[in-house]
Formats: sequence, C-alpha cells, structure tokens
Amino acid sequence: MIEFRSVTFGFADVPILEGVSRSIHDGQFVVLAGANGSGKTTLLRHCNGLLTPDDGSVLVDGVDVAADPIAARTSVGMVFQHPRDQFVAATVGDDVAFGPENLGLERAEIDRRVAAALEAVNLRGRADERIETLSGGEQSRVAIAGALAMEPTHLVLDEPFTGLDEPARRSVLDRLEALAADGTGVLLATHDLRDVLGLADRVLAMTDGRIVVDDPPARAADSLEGLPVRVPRARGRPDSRC
Ligand SMILES: Nc1ncnc2c1ncn2[C@@H]1O[C@H](COP(=O)(O)OP(=O)(O)OP(=O)(O)O)[C@@H](O)[C@H]1O
Repeated sequence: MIEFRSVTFGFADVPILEGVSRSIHDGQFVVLAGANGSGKTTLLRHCNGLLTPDDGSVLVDGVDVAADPIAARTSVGMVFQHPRDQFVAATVGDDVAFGPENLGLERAEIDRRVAAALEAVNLRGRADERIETLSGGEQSRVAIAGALAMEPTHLVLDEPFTGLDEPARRSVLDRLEALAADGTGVLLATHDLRDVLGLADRVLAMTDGRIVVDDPPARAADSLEGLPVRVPRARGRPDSRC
C-alpha cells in the first residue's frame, strides 16, 4: 500500500501540496485527475523519494519513503511524463532489461521479463531497435515496458498516454487493469478519462494541491463537473470539457 499522510510540500516556499492524505491499496486501480498545475506530478514524485514532504510522510508498504527511498524505488515502478528523461540505454531491449539486470536476476528471467513487457505494450520483436529512431508514442511504450519489467508491487504513471495512438492506449490500459487484478496497486495521473473510468476502482481529483474528489467511477463523472479533464458523457452530450 502507498499511504500519503498529511503530505505538505512547497517549491521555494510556494505551497504546492496541502495536507494530502490518501491510501492506494494493493490491487486498486486509482486514477488521479486535475487541472494543469494542481499538483499531480508533485504528489507522484513523492512515491519513490524524488521529492520528500516538508511536513507529513509517504509510506510504501509501511516504510517511510524519506527514510528508505531505495526500498521505495524497488517496489514502486514509475513512468514519467517525458519518457526521454527515463532512458538509460540505446536500444529498446537493453533499456527494458536495465532494471531487471540491476536486480541481479538470471539471464533467462531477464529475457522472460523483457519479452513479456514488450508484448504488453505492443512492441514485440522490436528489442534491437534504437530508441532515438522511435516515434514519441513508441518511446512512451518503451518507458512503460521498462517499469513493467521490474514487476513492481505498485505502479505510478504520470500522463503515460501522451503520443499514444488508440490501439497502444487501449493495450496499456488493458495491461494496467490486468496488473491491478493481479494485486498491483496502480496510480495513474491523466487528464483524459476516456476508457479509464470503466477500468478504475477509484477516481481522485486535485485542485490547488488538495484532493477534492475521491469517488468510485460511477459517481466520478458528476463529481468532476467543472474540472478541466476529459470525461466520457452519456450519449447525446458532449464528451469533452478539456
Ligand atoms: N521544480 C519546480 N520548481 C518550482 N515550481 C514547480 C516545480 N515543479 C512544479 N512546480 C510548480 O508546482 C505546481 C504543480 O505542478 P505539477 O507539475 O505537480 O502539476 P500537475 O498537476 O502535474 O500539472 P500538469 O497536469 O500540467 O502536469 C505548478 O504551479 C508548477 O509550476
């Protein structure tokens, strides 16, 4: 479980997060929506110690992330908004293998994980391609595969659909749903809730550094009224208020 306990944080005395308290349980698929600048990325970056709270704490499986960020990085897979920042190798296969290699796994297990992760993001057979030659959407899928190959207990994704076409988006969503069904806690920040509400267990939304919505998906479309997120609407009504 990832627990945010009264997390307060600011950049250079500008308050960004204001006492955020929520838990993401194992096996839960939680979507985090909210306007640009509402604090979603800042909150997610607390999950593996990239940022530490000014006040309050974040616990991963009961361990304070500030006290043991390495433990958090082992169990929390992160997919960042800008995948180029995440690559460490030149080719797709080498990049996806990097994390499992650092865990000291046997070659056969590394190869199995790489193959499964590439399959999950529709990049089967492309391990030898150079990342720099891929499209933006394909690079996003490599970044997601890299996180999946770690087989983390928790998966935290920040706008992972940027640049993905519809089949790739659908494939990633299906994979996230399957991971949650297998017990992985999934926390997904996105503005675009198309297809997502039907898969999520819970929808959170932030405004000005606070969680202002925490609802099951069935209620979320109404709760999100007025927030700048793309929400599927009932037939005959516009489906976007981006
Ligand atoms: N490194 C930084 N230094 C100073 N301010 C920052 C820094 N990173 C983010 N901020 C500010 O913190 C606030 C929250 O940003 P954050 O990226 O968490 O929002 P967000 O909800 O993820 O937005 P978006 O939907 O645009 O990704 C914004 O006002 C942003 O300008």
